[in-house]
Amino acid sequence: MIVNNRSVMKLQHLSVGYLVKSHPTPLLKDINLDINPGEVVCLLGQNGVGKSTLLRTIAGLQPPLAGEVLLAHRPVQAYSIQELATKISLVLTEKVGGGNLTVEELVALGRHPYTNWLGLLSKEDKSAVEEAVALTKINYLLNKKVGELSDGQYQKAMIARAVAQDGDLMILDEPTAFLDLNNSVEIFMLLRQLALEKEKAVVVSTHDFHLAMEFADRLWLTNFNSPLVQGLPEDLALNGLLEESLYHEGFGFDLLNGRVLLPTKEGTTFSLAGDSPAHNWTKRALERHGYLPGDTNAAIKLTIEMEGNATSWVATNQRFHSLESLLNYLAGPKSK
Ligand SMILES: Nc1ncnc2c1ncn2[C@@H]1O[C@H](COP(=O)(O)OP(=O)(O)OP(=O)(O)O)[C@@H](O)[C@H]1O
Repeated sequence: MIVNNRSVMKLQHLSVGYLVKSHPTPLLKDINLDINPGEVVCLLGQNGVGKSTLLRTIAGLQPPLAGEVLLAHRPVQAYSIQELATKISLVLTEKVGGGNLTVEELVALGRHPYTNWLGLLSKEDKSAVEEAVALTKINYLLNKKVGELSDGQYQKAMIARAVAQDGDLMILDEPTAFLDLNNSVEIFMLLRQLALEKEKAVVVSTHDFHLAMEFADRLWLTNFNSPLVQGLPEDLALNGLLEESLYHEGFGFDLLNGRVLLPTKEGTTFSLAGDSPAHNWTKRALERHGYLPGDTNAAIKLTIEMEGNATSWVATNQRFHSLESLLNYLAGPKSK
């Protein structure tokens, strides 16, 4: 057996869930794993599978139904709130109060576990706040009231507070739920930076499969009535567990190209000649309209041509200058 002495946290035979009418009702059962410094873990799974419940349990906010959450060899429940706050930085989805605080004051709250009884910030505290603000790029928000922030801005301010808190373990529940693509990528880049440069262990739940594949060192895959599966994203792709966990009734998933695969059906076939960057876009548009890729005997024979930046499609001796005009032609005159 390999003993992992590096881990920040150990989950041992952990079951998480709720007492429903006094009966333990587990959502995820018998989880055994280590959370390592310097790693970003992405927790994936369908709505309601128990991701938030798992994160809340490992953060010590609710008791395990069975098994143990060990933080530096001690059950997380044995820590005082103050002590825990210096070790675990938590960003949850729900809005907590503090609408009248400025963003700067909110971020400074991250230093609360370290300040004296007067709550005064030391030089070190102030520089931790400044660093958190710089890393999350929210300088322009500092004087705004928390209650006046957009959902995305609020999310970034809460992440800044967690960065200022400086726990060894950062737990974030869907931190990019309200963020646009730019901000989502920035947050994931920041999480990687915190893991790599500051040796933080980062556990983040997300529904963004592509960002998880891009940024996670490790995935935790959850499914209803199944054991949690964990591993490197590439290992899970190669051993088929990723595809298995992503399978949904009625459609599949093309992992390499990151596309949803609709069920195949009978339909008119097409072939594509001409090697151009437009090849994939053409295939997508045709498939979405119910045409199927075929061989050289296909009913519709298309050639893609490029002149400079201009793409055109040739079918049955007619030339089309957009996919829209090609698809309209293939559809034929619409009956009313
Ligand atoms: N306090 C509670 N008591 C009983 N059941 C609860 C409680 N809180 C949540 N649940 C139930 O536990 C299940 C899992 O909820 P959880 O929020 O952990 O899921 P999730 O995987 O994070 O979902 P999502 O992706 O939608 O955020 C849900 O069916 C939910 O209704």
